[in-house]
Amino acid sequence: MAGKVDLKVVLLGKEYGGKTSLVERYIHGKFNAQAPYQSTIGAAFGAKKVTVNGESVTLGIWDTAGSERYESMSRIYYRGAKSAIVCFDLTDPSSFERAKFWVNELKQTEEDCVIYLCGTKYDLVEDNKKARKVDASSAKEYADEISAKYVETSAKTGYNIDYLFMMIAEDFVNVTRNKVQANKDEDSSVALRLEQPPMNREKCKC
Ligand SMILES: Nc1nc2c(ncn2[C@@H]2O[C@H](COP(=O)(O)OP(=O)(O)OP(=O)(O)O)[C@@H](O)[C@H]2O)c(=O)[nH]1
Repeated sequence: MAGKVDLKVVLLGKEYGGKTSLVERYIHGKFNAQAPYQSTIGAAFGAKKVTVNGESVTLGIWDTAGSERYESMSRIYYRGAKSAIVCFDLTDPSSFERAKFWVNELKQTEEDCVIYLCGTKYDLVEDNKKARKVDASSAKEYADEISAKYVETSAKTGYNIDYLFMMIAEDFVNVTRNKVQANKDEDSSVALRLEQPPMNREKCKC
């Protein structure tokens, strides 16, 4: 496992929503349809190193438990997260409502956390329009409302999984770079101000 974590990413969403499978697919490239569903207890941690424009970024990924029994624990895990993947199951409308609950929480407590809204289990709705219980357009509209990016993924096929985490890493690098640039600009403007000769300096009368 990579040593230092640059970017803390947290996954939130209703139980059975596909969070663990999404992380498992991303980190280990696996999906086991035969394995019986096991609800996450507390949270699980995984890390992965990616390269963005030649820069190495280690993602520290916290997969929280969706069960409401662990709700207060999930709050501990999203603290300080720079990015959050708020998941809902495209075949379960109640999971979309639960996603909104987490978005509201994040907006209130983690102002700087960048939110990604993620519709999971895309493979189940791809060839079966009836199975889809949340329209892509409504999800996208909601994402726009909360200034989040929207993506649909499948842990089963791997659809959009790497894309999602790569986008998160790239956004993080770009934001960090912009902040560094803004600080540099601020520093040089201070230096400029200091170098300016004092105005209205009286001429020597000697
Ligand atoms: N077909 C399909 N099934 C999926 C997909 N992702 C998850 N599942 C199934 O959905 C069930 C729940 O998935 P999990 O990944 O355990 O869900 P979770 O959100 O981590 O659940 P909690 O730990 O209770 O919060 C499991 O039976 C998975 O096999 C997917 O992309 N496609």
